[in-house]
Amino acid sequence: MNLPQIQLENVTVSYDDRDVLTNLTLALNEQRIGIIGANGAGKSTLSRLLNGLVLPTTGTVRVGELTTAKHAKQIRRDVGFVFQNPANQIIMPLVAEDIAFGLKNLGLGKQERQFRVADTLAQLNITHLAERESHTLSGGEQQMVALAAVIAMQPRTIVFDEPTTMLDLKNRLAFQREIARLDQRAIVVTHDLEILEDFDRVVVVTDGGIGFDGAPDQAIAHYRQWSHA
Ligand SMILES: Nc1ncnc2c1ncn2[C@@H]1O[C@H](COP(=O)(O)OP(=O)(O)OP(=O)(O)O)[C@@H](O)[C@H]1O
Repeated sequence: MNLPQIQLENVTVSYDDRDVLTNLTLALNEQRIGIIGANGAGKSTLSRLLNGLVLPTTGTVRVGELTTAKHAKQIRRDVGFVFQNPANQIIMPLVAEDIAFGLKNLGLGKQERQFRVADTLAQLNITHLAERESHTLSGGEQQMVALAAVIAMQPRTIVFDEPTTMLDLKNRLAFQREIARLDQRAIVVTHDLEILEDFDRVVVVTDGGIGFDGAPDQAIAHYRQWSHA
């Protein structure tokens, strides 16, 4: 799969005149990228910049040739986002309908929608949830369904904001396996450091900047040291 570069150029994000991210320049090319750091450091904000959910106060975010400031709608089709709270993402009463909903918005026909829904549920081992009412699902089941809804859309990059917080060990391992198997790029914001072991790169966000950027073991060691200081 040809993966577009995601490039942040001199990006600052301010809320109420307070800089949450300051002058970040970052090129994301790898297939498995982790983002870690302390509470409030700016990880979610960074992840939301990548598909235009948050726009830079100053600076530019590019996905391939497109910028989030000008082409957010187009970019969102190519950079999917799995929210920390899956309830925010699940819209339709039945699970299969919910996954099909985004596909309808992509303009896919009924047969292709049905095929993709069944295929994605099977891929994630959650076929048994297809006819369940979304609001009756457990937190972890919702997290898996939210993941399925994004995977079914086949974006080339998927951004995950703390995807394993509600998962039991079995689903956490299933999630980890799924990430390892994805052809897509996965960018994962997490406090669950173990899931990053086989990643290509881990970025440590510290006080609105990049504290460390490199191999997972080194990044995690840096973050542990920083946390003890
Ligand atoms: N919409 C907003 N308006 C005002 N302040 C915000 C907004 N979104 C985030 N912030 C603030 O920006 C800072 C960074 O928040 P962010 O959610 O990016 O941190 P985080 O690293 O993901 O934290 P956590 O690990 O706790 O989820 C925090 O101080 C937060 O309160």
